[in-house]
Amino acid sequence: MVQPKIAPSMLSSDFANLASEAERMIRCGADWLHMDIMDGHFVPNLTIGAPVIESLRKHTQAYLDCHLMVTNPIDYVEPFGKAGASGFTFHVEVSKDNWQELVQKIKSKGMKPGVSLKPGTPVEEVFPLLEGENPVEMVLVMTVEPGFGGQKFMPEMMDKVRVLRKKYPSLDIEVDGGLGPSTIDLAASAGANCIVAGSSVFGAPDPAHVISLLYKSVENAQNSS
Ligand SMILES: O=C(CO)[C@@H](O)[C@H](O)COP(=O)(O)O
Repeated sequence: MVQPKIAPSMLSSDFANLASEAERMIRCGADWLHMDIMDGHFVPNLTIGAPVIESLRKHTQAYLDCHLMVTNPIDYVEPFGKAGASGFTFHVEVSKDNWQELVQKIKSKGMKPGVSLKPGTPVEEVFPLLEGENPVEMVLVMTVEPGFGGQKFMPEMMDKVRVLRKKYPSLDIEVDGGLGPSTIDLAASAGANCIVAGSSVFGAPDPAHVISLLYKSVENAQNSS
């Protein structure tokens, strides 16, 4: 059985108070903190880079689950490793030629390698990255177009999750975009175990309650499968 992980997306936090927002999420029961790294090129939004991860790392021991929405992920491995990132998830759409080198470099810097795919990318494109000597250790299935928080969950992406769960029973499968109490059961029953949630957690009067609902949904789905 794969461990459920709830990862609030810090994109929805108050960036001016990132350290205290991170601490608040951990106090509310978050397992990981999801960090959205956007370069203004791969996606039409610009967020944070390694210096912010380095600053945050001074204030928390939490697992920093970094999602690199960038055109040249290889350029970010060294700085993110140094900054204290825990997971480094890159996009398959920009890594077809160098994913082996990328995975090796991520691991050598002590980070967990993951691969992500946009809604329009067929799931088969990540299969090669899950085979062989140096596989990725997580697949992040985007359930919205990457770039912005607060978008509507795309239920049709659950086919990708089902295919991955069937083929790789012990793989960490993460979903990201539009997840909250009204959509979690679809993702959990499809087989996702790592759940990223931004606006549904940060916008709730009781974030701890939402985090526990998300966690329980994954647990229940696993117990009944
Ligand atoms: O990567 C992204 C957006 O590109 C996400 O991490 C969102 O930030 C999730 O936010 P919600 O859809 O949960 O509000």
